[in-house]
Amino acid sequence: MISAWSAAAVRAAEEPLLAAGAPLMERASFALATHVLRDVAARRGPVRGARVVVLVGAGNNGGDALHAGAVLARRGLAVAAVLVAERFHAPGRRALERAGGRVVELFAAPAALDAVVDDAARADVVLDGLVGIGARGPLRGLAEEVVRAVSARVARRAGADVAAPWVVAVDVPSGIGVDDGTVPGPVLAADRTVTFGAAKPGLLLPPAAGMAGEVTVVDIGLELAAPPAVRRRGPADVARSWPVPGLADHKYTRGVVGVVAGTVTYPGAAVLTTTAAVRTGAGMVRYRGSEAVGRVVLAARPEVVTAPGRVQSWVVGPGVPGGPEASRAGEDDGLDDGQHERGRAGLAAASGRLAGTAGGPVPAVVDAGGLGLLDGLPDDRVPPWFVLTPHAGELTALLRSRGEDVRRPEVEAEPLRWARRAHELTGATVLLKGGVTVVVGPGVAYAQGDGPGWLATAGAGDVLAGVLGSMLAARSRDVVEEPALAAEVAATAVLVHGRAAHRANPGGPVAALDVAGAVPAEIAALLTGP
Ligand SMILES: NC(=O)C1=CN([C@@H]2O[C@H](COP(=O)(O)OP(=O)(O)OC[C@H]3O[C@@H](n4cnc5c(N)ncnc54)[C@H](OP(=O)(O)O)[C@@H]3O)[C@@H](O)[C@H]2O)[C@@H](O)CC1
Ligand SMILES: Nc1ncnc2c1ncn2[C@@H]1O[C@H](COP(=O)(O)OP(=O)(O)O)[C@@H](O)[C@H]1O
Ligand SMILES: [K+]
Repeated sequence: MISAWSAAAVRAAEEPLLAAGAPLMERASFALATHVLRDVAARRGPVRGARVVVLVGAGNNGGDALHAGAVLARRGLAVAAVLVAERFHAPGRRALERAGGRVVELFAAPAALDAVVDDAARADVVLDGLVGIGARGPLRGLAEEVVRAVSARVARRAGADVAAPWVVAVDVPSGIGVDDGTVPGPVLAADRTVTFGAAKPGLLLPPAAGMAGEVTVVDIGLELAAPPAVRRRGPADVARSWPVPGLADHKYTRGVVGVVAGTVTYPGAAVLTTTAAVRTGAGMVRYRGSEAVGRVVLAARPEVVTAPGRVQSWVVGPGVPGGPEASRAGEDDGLDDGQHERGRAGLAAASGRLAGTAGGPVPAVVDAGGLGLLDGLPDDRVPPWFVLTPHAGELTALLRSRGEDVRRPEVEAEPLRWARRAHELTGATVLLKGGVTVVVGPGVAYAQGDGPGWLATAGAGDVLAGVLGSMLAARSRDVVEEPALAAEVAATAVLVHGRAAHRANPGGPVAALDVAGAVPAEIAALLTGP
């Protein structure tokens, strides 16, 4: 797992160490230089003579970059530091110059910008030390101009298939929202971010996570006591928490998944969701839908049962028409094949409010058309063991149906904020799908970036719903009893789903059903370890 702490939490952890004279900047800059040397050696071979341009801002982030530049210069790399602000880390500058590095005072001669940009675009490495956790708002002044110009040149070189510099961000890509993952202005996209003490939320959260490249956390001895602001589950976490069946297990201890998905118009969703639930290891999958669609499901997956009965998690909504807005407008278009009624019954049972339900409440995945059924429940709020799985468009509709005047681009610009708002408004655990998927539950947030871009294909969300339904059924009681567990399980489901997509066809296009097909082998690989 990667855990990320806010800028304020990191500063608070630094304070006592700095007061005690711990050489934090030396530790940080030496580790930074070591990673740069390793990357240069891997990409270029000899490190001597490699050209490095260091972009230096006014604060300690620039100090880290200057000191790392000094280490690199001593190793024979040709280092030029560009100072964008009149204020700079003076000891760092002295160290760099003593080591034979060159300094360009861009703040004193802004006309040198073109030459600086030329140098940066042709360098082997660009180190971005403009701002770190002290950043406020979008980059401004010369920092903004340099980043805009260098980004444009790097993009042009990459587009023309000319070698582009390897960009290493110091602590964070300068100008991202360190705590919220926003991208409020220009940011130089990094190939690697070397971050100090702990990861920062903006390195995990979309959209800023897309600018960070590979994230390397350097231990500088900080002790972070408070719980992390954002977490990301990793492969090792799966093996630790997966309920592997033993000799005493039977299909009901493994978990029964009830699926209300698909209609005669969209039968594929029923096949994809049930297949994914079967493939993830459900004890049993119970399909609830019209007889016609049930026949299609059975033709694809003879393991599925269509009779009603005991259920340990519900999946409601894939391929069922109607979202939050449609439901509010009373637009049940008559094409739902009775799925709205079955879905409402499933959700009522899951919430524990359906009279005569044996066994009490159970977890539920509420996807697509199921999201519109929430308003039909007797209460405005649902429990945290309900996991809503909207994409940005569906989350926008859900928020609007609950009185938030928000548009999709705003949700995409601040996914954590809006997923958290939906959690506050509904009480549910909210899983906001995207290239990086954000999950918010009571007191916890996860950001998972596990799948390839190829996963953005119709039906992939139905597969995720089936994977998650199966995982929730396996830990049904625990999930109802521990409010934050649904989010952890949901984040793990996203990881399994994303990695299964890589496995389905490494480096190329994937079809949703193939992702479901790759799940068993992916789980086996995760459980047996590297
Ligand atoms: N404490 C330590 O010993 C350790 C600290 N560490 C390192 O220090 C970093 C934090 O350093 P920090 O606190 O000095 O802030 P930092 O991120 O360099 O930037 C602040 C300066 O930038 C400016 N500025 C702000 N916003 C701006 C904008 N939008 N656009 C343009 N300029 C902007 C602003 O200047 P101003 O404009 O106010 O003059 C301000 O002075 C941290 O990320 C890590 O790398 C590690 O070495 C571990 C040990
Ligand atoms: N750019 C991307 N990179 C990786 N995964 C993505 C990307 N865009 C979407 N996804 C994933 O693909 C799936 C799409 O689901 P969804 O939007 O519900 O599609 P559908 O309703 O057609 O099944 C989600 O799991 C989502 O996280
Ligand atoms: K930086």
